[in-house]
Amino acid sequence: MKFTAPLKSNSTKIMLLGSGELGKEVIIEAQRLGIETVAVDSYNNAPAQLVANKAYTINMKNKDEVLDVIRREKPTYILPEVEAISIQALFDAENEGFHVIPNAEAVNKTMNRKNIREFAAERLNLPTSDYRFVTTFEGLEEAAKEIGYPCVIKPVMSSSGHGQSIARNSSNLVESWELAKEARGDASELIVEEFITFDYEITMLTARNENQTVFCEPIGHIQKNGDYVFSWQPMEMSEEAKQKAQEIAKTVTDGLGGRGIFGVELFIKGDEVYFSEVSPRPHDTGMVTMITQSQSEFALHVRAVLGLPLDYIDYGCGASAAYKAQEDTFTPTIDIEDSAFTKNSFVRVFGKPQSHEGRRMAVALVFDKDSSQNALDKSKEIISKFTDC
Ligand SMILES: Nc1ncnc2c1ncn2[C@@H]1O[C@H](COP(=O)(O)OP(=O)(O)OP(=O)(O)O)[C@@H](O)[C@H]1O
Ligand SMILES: NCC(=O)N[C@@H]1O[C@H](COP(=O)([O-])[O-])[C@@H](O)[C@H]1O
Ligand SMILES: [Mg+2]
Repeated sequence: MKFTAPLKSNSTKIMLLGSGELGKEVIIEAQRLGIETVAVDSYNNAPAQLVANKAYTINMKNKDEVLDVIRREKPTYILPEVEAISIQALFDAENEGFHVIPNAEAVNKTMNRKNIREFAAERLNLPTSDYRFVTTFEGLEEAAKEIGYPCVIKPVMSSSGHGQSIARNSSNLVESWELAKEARGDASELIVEEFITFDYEITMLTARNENQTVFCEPIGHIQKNGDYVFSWQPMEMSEEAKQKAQEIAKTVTDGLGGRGIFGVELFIKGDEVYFSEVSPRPHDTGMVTMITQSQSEFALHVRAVLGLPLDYIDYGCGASAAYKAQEDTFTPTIDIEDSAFTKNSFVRVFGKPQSHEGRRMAVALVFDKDSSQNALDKSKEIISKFTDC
């Protein structure tokens, strides 16, 4: 196959639906190939909008607004970047001949925990935690009793831990029920999951197109309140666990189909591997690949979308540490010591126009040829010196 640089043919256009920090890097990678880019989100000056050729701010959950912008721009590829998008708009766009990445049904399955859990556990027979779905408080009480404590309670549509909680006994359920309403997407139904006492958890980044599936080295990560704070690559795992992790990732990404990179989230206990969930797009924990791989997860995503070869090299070990804002402000700025910038480390500041406490604003990335642990320690040290100003 031949790749015609789009600036010559002026024919390839990528539209992002969701324009956060992950989308920003996707746009930069697309721009590097001369591809025209359009960034859509629900607020102005979202990170990817700052670097795209064009930006639109719309209500992303409104089917007509999403379809309007698609019909007006006629993108070659539509790349969903967040969960909270009108899924009907994606199905309609696909029916009109637009190419949704990886495909509208895969987005539909993965944006909703009920769809993806039933697909993975009941259709693909992948090992998962035990689970129930509930729509009422009485249902929650019943399900928690059946699953046992502690259990994890999450809205069926949400991300970055919004609306998620762990109930340690029945007296926590009222609080969990109230907290679930803080979901980004849809809290009309909740999943109650068995709490897996895993040894560690990983993201298995899996890039695929019609010709090839490629796995990145496993990424270990730490989450706080359901949101990622540190990640490192590679995560040391037994050969058996790694093999199982790749098999699960292959099964679920083949099952979803289409082109692009997927972040397959897995819990590991001994040599047992449990499927947790999957993002049909770059993963926040995968930001570490900006420093560990010749082609980051964002570059691989763009390559996969374009049907280009997915080969890359690993440079060595690395780690990422997320910086979260400490206060709410419309003029966020961060003080970063110049010691953060070394031959083995750098920082990405997302440029979000507004901060609120706990919002991810920047990431520190560290390379260490031989040790993920050293890279992790260094990345923690770097962000410990960041301050809001
Ligand atoms: N059943 C479980 N047992 C133990 N820990 C869990 C369970 N479910 C979730 N967690 C913990 O909470 C984290 C976030 O959960 P999950 O990935 O389902 O939420 P999310 O809102 O989709 O997050 P993100 O959008 O960042 O991927 C997991 O990475 C894991 O650390
Ligand atoms: N875990 C999913 C994830 O990391 N998504 C990333 O965060 C952005 C939203 O950030 P915000 O909440 O600060 O607007 C999304 O647009 C995406 O880039
Ligand atoms: Mg997750």
